[in-house]
Parts: sequence; structure tokens; C-alpha cells
Amino acid sequence: RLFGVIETYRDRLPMDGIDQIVTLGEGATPLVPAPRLGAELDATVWVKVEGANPTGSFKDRGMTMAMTKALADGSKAVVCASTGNTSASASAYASRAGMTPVVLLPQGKIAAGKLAQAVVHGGRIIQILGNFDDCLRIARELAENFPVSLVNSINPYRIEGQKTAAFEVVDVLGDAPDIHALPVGNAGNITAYWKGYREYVADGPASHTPRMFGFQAAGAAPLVLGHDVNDPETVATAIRIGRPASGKLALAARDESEGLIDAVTDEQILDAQAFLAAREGIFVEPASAVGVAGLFKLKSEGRLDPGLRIVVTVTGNGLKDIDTALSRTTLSTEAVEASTDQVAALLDF
Ligand SMILES: Cc1ncc(COP(=O)(O)O)c(/C=C/C(=O)C(=O)O)c1O
Repeated sequence: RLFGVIETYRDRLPMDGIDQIVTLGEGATPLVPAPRLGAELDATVWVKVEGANPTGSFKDRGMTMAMTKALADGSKAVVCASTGNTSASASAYASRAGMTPVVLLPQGKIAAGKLAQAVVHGGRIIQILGNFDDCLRIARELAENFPVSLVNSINPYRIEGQKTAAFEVVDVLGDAPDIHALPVGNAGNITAYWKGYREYVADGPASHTPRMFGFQAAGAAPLVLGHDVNDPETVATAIRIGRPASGKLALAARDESEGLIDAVTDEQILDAQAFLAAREGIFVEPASAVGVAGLFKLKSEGRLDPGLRIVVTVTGNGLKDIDTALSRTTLSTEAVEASTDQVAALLDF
């Protein structure tokens, strides 16, 4: 395989006048067959593990494109608002390109792993007394008034890079699935997948597009409610977003694909995260499990036809947010003496 999504799919990306590529070898992530999840859903299921990207989330696909373009434009700094993964990715790719990353984060609502990434990559981190939507408003205004590139997913180069995930699914499966399920926060990713699938049908590799099934956290579900959510709340902090920047495009993807966008509770999200880890060996951060939680919900409500081919994207690595995972541990509190008998007794082998 080639190094990174731009080299791999260059002829399908807007690369006019660009020669220097900023990449960390993102893409070509595992598409893992999930037989136990499939048995639960009475479907054939694959999991697209985007936590395997260089900074641990799908954001790297879009960031290689946005940072390559920012460098070509001569930007000295890039700015983004983030719930964590965008800032982690922007900081890594900007520092790789010799640019200064400026990240605006909602105070106190960032998973530690993501904050650590922005810190070590030299991000200029500004915590905002507000939520992600406040951060995005400020980032937009900064980019409009100062010589910095905005690299949030309203930047079309982000969507272009992220659409390569749909190409990879078809390249591996041989065609598009019947359903593609994924989490929806700021709604760039569902928009990108839909664009990618449509392009692959337009010139051949895919015979059809999938139905796009997007899922939001019940406490942060503007696209399900049909209106903005002023104080979004969810354990899935990555999608704790009340004003999705690409909301209209996500609804178009839903309608054009005859898909749906639904909501799942925090409990359903954490149960899906636990299922993926304990039954399929795939550790994802809470927001990443939202697509799986949604499929379980549809199945329980009799809204998932049997026998379908389903791809579900899990968007971020579990190591980003270990506090939530550890909060559910059943670790026995007391330690045992360093003797094999004691341990064997505990395990009642
Ligand atoms: C793990 C994870 N899963 C899903 C989403 C939702 O994707 P979009 O619907 O394209 O926004 C995000 C988004 C994160 C940010 O928006 C940010 O990092 O600022 C994420 O980190």
C-alpha cells in the first residue's frame, strides 16, 4: 500500500498546484469482521476501526488534506475548535508541517488522552468557558479576521480527506454495504462518507450506495430533535455538540440515501463500548461506539431487517478516554499475595 490517503487516492482529491504533502501515513485502517456483533444483529457486520489512524481517530484523514492545503497557501498557523480529536490531529499534523496549531477547547470537557496529544505536539491550547459550539464560533471569527487557516470540518478539504474511508470500504469489500452506521456530532464524517460512496458509484467501483445510519447521543441530538441544543450533555464528550456545522449536509445524506439519524442514551453507548471490547476485542472511546449502540437499538425495536451487510465505523481509539472505561471496571479492589495458589484460588480454575 502507498503511504497515506493522498498518495493512495490522489486522482480523486483536489490537489491542483499542490506538491508538498503533509502526512503521517493515515488511512488503510482495519475493516474487521464482527461475527458476534453480527449474530446479535442477525446481519453480516464489519467494523471500520478508525482508532488505528496515526493520532487515534478518523480526523487524520481530513487533517492531511487540510494541512497540505494550508501549507500550500502559506499559512503560518492553523486554528480549530474541538471536543478533542480534531485538536489532537490538527496539533500533530500542523507541527509536522512546521505550522503553529491554535486549539480552542471547551473548559473541562476534554478526555485526557486528547489533551495530552495537543500538549505534546505544541498546540497553543485555549480553554473556553463554554461549549464546543462557542469554540467553533470564535474559531470561525479568528479565521475570518486573521491570517490563520480554519481546519474544522467546515473546511471542505477535511471532507475530501475523510471521504477516502468510503473508498477503502468498497476497495476491501468489493462493493458498498447495505447500511453504513456511524456516530454524528458536528456531522462532517457522515457527509464525507456519503460523498465518497456517491463518487465511487458514479465512476464504477461500487454498484450502489449504502443507506446512511447516523446516530447521536440523546443529550446532544439536534439532528434528531430538529432544532439546536443549547446545553448538550453526554458521556460521549466527543459528540457533545448542539449546533452541528454540517447539519444540513448530514440531513441530505440521510434523505438521499434513504437512511436515518436517531439518538441513543449514554447507557446504550457505554453498553455498546463494553460489548465491542469484551466480545470483539475492539476498544473504542464512548462516542465511537454510538453507531453500534444505534444498531442495537434498531434491532431491539424491530427496525433492522435481517440478513443485511452492515459496516459500522468506530471513530476513535479507546485509549483516548480511559477514565470512562475504568469507571466500569470490576477490578477486585484488594490485591492478593504474590503466590500462585492465592491467584489460582481466586480464579477457581
Ligand atoms: C471519536 C469521535 N467520534 C465521532 C465524532 C463525530 O464526527 P463528526 O460528526 O464528523 O463531528 C467525533 C468528532 C469530534 C470533533 O468534532 C472534534 O474533535 O472536535 C469524534 O471525535
